[in-house]
Amino acid sequence: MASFHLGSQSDIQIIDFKPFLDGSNKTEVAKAILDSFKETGFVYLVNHGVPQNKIDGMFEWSKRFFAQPVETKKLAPHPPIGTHHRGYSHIGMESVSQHVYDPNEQKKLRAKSGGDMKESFECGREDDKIQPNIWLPEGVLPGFQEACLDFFWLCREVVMDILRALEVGFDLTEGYLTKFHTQTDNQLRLLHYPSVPTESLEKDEIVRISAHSDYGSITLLFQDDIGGLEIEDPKKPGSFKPATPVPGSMIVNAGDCMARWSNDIIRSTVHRVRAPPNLQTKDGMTPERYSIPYFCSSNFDDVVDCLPGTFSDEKPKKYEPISGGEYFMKRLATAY
Ligand SMILES: O=C(O)CCC(=O)C(=O)O
Ligand SMILES: [Fe+2]
Repeated sequence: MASFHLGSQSDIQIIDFKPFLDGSNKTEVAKAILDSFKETGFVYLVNHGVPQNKIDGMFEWSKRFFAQPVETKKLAPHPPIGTHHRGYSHIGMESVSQHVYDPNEQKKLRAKSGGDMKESFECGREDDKIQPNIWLPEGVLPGFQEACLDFFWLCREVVMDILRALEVGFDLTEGYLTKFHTQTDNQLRLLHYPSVPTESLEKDEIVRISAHSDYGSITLLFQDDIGGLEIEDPKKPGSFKPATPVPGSMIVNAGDCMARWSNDIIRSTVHRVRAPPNLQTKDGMTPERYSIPYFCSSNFDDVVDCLPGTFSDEKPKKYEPISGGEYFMKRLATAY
């Protein structure tokens, strides 16, 4: 096994990103990341470039934010529509689904589950005119906004490095992918899943986040050590495998736009959060869980077509070119 290849977890490869970042072995690391994306749509990266103290700090801020009374959190209210995806969403407000666009069907799904058993806070770049940030009023939880923005831009560096790795993996010219991501139409999300009875999670009476694929280019995911994230087994559609937390790592997964541009060479794999496996508790409760996803999207205005090398006469393009914004907004609109 190559020294940067640290093992695997449910067929998701665990890769040391350092040899790519320091230039000592760019090609092989890039190919290994691409291979994991092709096989499972997911990869674990260690030495990814986000310092551990910054990750710990962001989780601390997230805990501090969600520990506020709900009236305080609602001072930064997520608008009632999904397409302005910023601010605080209370428990049950969002109901993530997979390609359900009919409003009646959406209503039925929501009535069944009561919405996702999670609360969240979303933010993006400060100068976004389409989805302006929604912060707590000044003086409430001072430092929170700065911490979110600091982490937002740190994650931005990492997604650009991963896009550079995919350029190498696909033998594209340098800058081919990053040039579609210059506007930073990205989103940082803080998630808190409260403690719930394990039996209700197992019976699907309570849903933490239901099965969905992500919409954009790539997602980074930082999770605590509780577990429960599951990904659909590409070899057995409909059955799921745990994406167990790996200490010191972050999870990276490809979104629908990346799958489209790669003509489905890369998978955008359906995932969900359920009861963690083998959890033993005396009180029958699944502990609360915190996670921090970072969604990277292509420039909302730029139209992206299938990447060179991913199509041929024998394997024609499966998708029309689409702008990141068009696809993203269509999916976002269904969640609220
Ligand atoms: O909380 C997690 O581990 C996953 C969250 C997720 O999939 C999402 O927000 O899109
Ligand atoms: Fe997701």
